[in-house]
Amino acid sequence: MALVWRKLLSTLNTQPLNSSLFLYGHPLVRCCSSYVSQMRYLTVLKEDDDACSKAQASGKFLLFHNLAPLLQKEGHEGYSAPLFAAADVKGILGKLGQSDNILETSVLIGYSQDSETQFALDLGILEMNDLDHHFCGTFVELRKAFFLLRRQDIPLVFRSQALLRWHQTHQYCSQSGKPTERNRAGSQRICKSNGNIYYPQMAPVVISLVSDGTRCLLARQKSFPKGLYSALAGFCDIGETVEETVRREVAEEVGLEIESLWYTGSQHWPFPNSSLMIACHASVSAEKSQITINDQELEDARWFTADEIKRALERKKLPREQEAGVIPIWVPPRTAIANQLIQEWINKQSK
Ligand SMILES: NC(=O)C1=CN([C@@H]2O[C@H](COP(=O)(O)OP(=O)(O)OC[C@H]3O[C@@H](n4cnc5c(N)ncnc54)[C@H](OP(=O)(O)O)[C@@H]3O)[C@@H](O)[C@H]2O)C=CC1
Ligand SMILES: [Mg+2]
Repeated sequence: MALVWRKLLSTLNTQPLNSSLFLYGHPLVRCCSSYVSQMRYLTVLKEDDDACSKAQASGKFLLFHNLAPLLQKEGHEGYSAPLFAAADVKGILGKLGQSDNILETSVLIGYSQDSETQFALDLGILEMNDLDHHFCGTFVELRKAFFLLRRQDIPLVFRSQALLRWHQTHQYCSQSGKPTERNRAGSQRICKSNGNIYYPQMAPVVISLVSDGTRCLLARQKSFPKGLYSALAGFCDIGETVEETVRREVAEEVGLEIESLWYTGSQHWPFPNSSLMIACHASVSAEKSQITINDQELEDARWFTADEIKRALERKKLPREQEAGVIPIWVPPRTAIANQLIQEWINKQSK
């Protein structure tokens, strides 16, 4: 396989490459299914700075300002995170008296269905108000953007912000203390003094919805917005398996011993830093379902019936009761994997 890639890269270095389409049309990339071709194309861009540079010249850019994504209003659908053509970004940078070299600081984030190579660019060195005006949008802090954005735009925005932030916070080699240099795609950083290569990192976190057969357990931390309850979550300790983390976190946080668990899905989560949320259902026996809350970590934890959960899922925004002093229970939005777990549990109860 390494030989195949070397051949492909040497072809690239000897032939003019006017656009990323040339590379995408290469027999080694073209011969496969569309998904395989896309993945191979992205791999080449990560390994070859020149190829990536050329793809940047005709790519599409998701914009950030000090890690806040640019949002545009999209009628009734909420807000979108638009991608701008390289030529448009360069034109606006020119109007603002900024060199377009800044495009080189962008990071590779994907390849779209419309055959566009996608990059994320942080324009934090420029005045935000000027950018808002020229790009016809608003830079919004990520936590707020999460509640505003169309569901389909969230994964790319999360991934982009995580990669941009990783570069901002990993500029030095932890062994030599010297500055590291990034490759053009931004998929790694290298310390030239000792050859250490650093790759973007995520912390694995398990999130488990515990059930005793007829009820499910949700909890809240003091820092959560009023009335919000979620599934139990916790960072994996080094050396732990997912199963061990679920078992430990449930024991630590609510004093229960789980009997079984099964994996259901995962999600990249950028708060407070890049995490890989690994979602599981877990069960405890109804006879051993007495909760003892760890009040260092949780403010409350309770068992909820299916009817209570259905009402919480239906609650789109905080209703009037709150004004009357009653705080209604609500759960994370559909864009959070906690919601998927809760929805799956309800679907199972209904069967
Ligand atoms: N997407 C979703 O649906 C949901 C996502 N989440 C996310 O799950 C994550 C974990 O939940 P939480 O209950 O807070 O986790 P934990 O129960 O593990 O408690 C958090 C504490 O763990 C310690 N810790 C250990 N490793 C790390 C690490 N790599 N990064 C940060 N802290 C670490 C810190 O303690 P100390 O500061 O004392 O060192 C921190 O305060 C949160 O980031 C939260 O945003 C939670 C619910 C739903
Ligand atoms: Mg926790």
